Amino acid sequence: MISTVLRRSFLGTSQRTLAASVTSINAALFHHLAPSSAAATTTVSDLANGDAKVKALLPNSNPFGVKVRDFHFKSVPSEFRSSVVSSAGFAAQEYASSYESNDGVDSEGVGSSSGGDGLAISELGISPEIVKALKARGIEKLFPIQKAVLEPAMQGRDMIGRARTGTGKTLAFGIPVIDKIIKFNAKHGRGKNPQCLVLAPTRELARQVEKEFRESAPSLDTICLYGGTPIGQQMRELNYGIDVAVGTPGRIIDLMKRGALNLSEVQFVVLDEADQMLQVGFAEDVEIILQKLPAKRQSMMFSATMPSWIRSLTKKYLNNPLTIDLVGDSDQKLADGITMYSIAADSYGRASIIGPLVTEHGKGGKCIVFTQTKRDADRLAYGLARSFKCEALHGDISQAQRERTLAGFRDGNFNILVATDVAARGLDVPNVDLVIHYELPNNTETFVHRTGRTGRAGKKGSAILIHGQEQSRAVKMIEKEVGSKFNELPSIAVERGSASMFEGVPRSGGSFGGGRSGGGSYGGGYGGSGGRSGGSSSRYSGGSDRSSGFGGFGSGGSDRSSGGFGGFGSDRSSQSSGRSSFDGFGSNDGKRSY
Ligand SMILES: Nc1ncnc2c1ncn2[C@@H]1O[C@H](COP(=O)(O)OP(=O)(O)OP(=O)(O)O)[C@@H](O)[C@H]1O
Repeated sequence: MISTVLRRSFLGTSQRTLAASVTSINAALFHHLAPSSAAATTTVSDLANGDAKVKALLPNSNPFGVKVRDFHFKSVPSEFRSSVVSSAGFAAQEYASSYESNDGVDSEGVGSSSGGDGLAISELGISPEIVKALKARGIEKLFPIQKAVLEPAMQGRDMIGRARTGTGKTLAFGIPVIDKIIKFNAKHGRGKNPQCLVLAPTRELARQVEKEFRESAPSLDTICLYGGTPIGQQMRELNYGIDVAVGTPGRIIDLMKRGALNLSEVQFVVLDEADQMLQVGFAEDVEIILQKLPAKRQSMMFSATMPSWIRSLTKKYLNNPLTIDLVGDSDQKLADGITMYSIAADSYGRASIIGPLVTEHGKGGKCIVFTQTKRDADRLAYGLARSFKCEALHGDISQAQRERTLAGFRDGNFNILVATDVAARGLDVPNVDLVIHYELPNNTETFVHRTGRTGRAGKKGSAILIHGQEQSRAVKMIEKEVGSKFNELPSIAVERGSASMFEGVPRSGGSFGGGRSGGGSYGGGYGGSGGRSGGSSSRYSGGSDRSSGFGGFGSGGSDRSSGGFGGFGSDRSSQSSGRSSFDGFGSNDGKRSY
């Protein structure tokens, strides 16, 4: 039995050091940012609730190698959150627009941690442990979204944060949260139950976010809670004591039901990829989880896309939220540095043009090809593997294999990943030079996220959209909605028999290459009236494009009805929103996946 040394740290109530830290953050922000921030910068001293004697609280090991940690008897009701500062919202909006106009998300400012005019992290009063850990990873200055978020997050504001893909949103919410937890622990000792909960839509993203927290704050205990892995180990780790839990909703609910995960001390909750987390089907699980959290908490939502329907919903989950939007309505929605190409190909030819496209545009680097269905991912990977080092990633693959595949891709063991939208959101794989949309995605948000796997952190990248001749309207619509033009590539001649590269691959449930819904061609793509609001602007309606093809959401081809490419579990397929084809979690994260 692990000896639980119940320790309550009475380190005194001095708030001086944290107050000093906050003051220095304020001073730095005040110095670097708009003068209008003055009102806010003078009002955060009541944040200082903890003692900032930051101690290294590394987990201990007993002689049996079992990780133990001392934790305090019961977390005191923390006053982590400062009272809301009425002027802070205004001030932060000012910051956001000043970044936008002055040093916005240009590749130089974002890509270079040493260049640009980002704030030096070491000057912000952030825990030395974090500064050191980030420095070791080459992160020394804040990116724009991180600058914009830092102060209001330190003030305890609920917020909605939007910035383009690959611009550092994870650390934007991560730095303030881990800084506060480190300082809280230094004052009160360590708790058993998590103080921070981050929800993510895919297992892969959850793992990545948890890693980012772990590597940025080595003294904190973090855990990733996701399905497809033994639950017992996660239960044991939770029992040892945890500071930050990151996970997917299905497994989190499972652990809650088993009494292994106690969320009563959560001070911070973050919905990463918030617009996906709040889609019909996901939102129910999210709500179950949020209901278990203390009412007094800080809630934050982040994504590169925030469709209009999300704004009304967030009122339900957030308290007087501050919106920090570094994208804006009229701007282009993709990260700078991404060049968009389009190319026409019919359903027979498109598999065979992938090779030439990779050779010409991939520059020998990494490439992700996105397919709509798991079956297409398998078939395409099988065919490409004859000429390239290539693997498939989707939700019918075992979790262990998914993790091996992603690790192999990151490590450069192979350079083409053929994936469903399980890989569309959040995944940060360095040096992906090329993204290929094997067919039109269902909506603009998906296009933005898929495309955003390249051109990250200021790097350059290319995205190629393969479309049918009859889909030109949909292509134009994407251009309009993302604010960038496609460069149309000359079509590549393909011999009729070239689809034979897929010989030997089972063809059950529909014809190869997209004729999954009985239409037989890639006509629609942008069709249907999906989305939470029953037809947001990002979905493309009707017209000949749509009627000639598979239509987008909910068209119910055999592949889709058996799982589609993504997330929502089969129990959700009956939903009227039309999102049934866009899967996500599955009711139990372990049962279904992308
Ligand atoms: N201040 C910084 N300096 C240098 N690199 C950074 C900085 N902040 C983040 N990064 C790196 O930038 C990359 C992209 O960050 P991150 O994955 O958080 O982007 P994101 O905005 O969440 O993207 P997405 O919208 O696709 O989820 C990561 O490799 C991260 O480590």
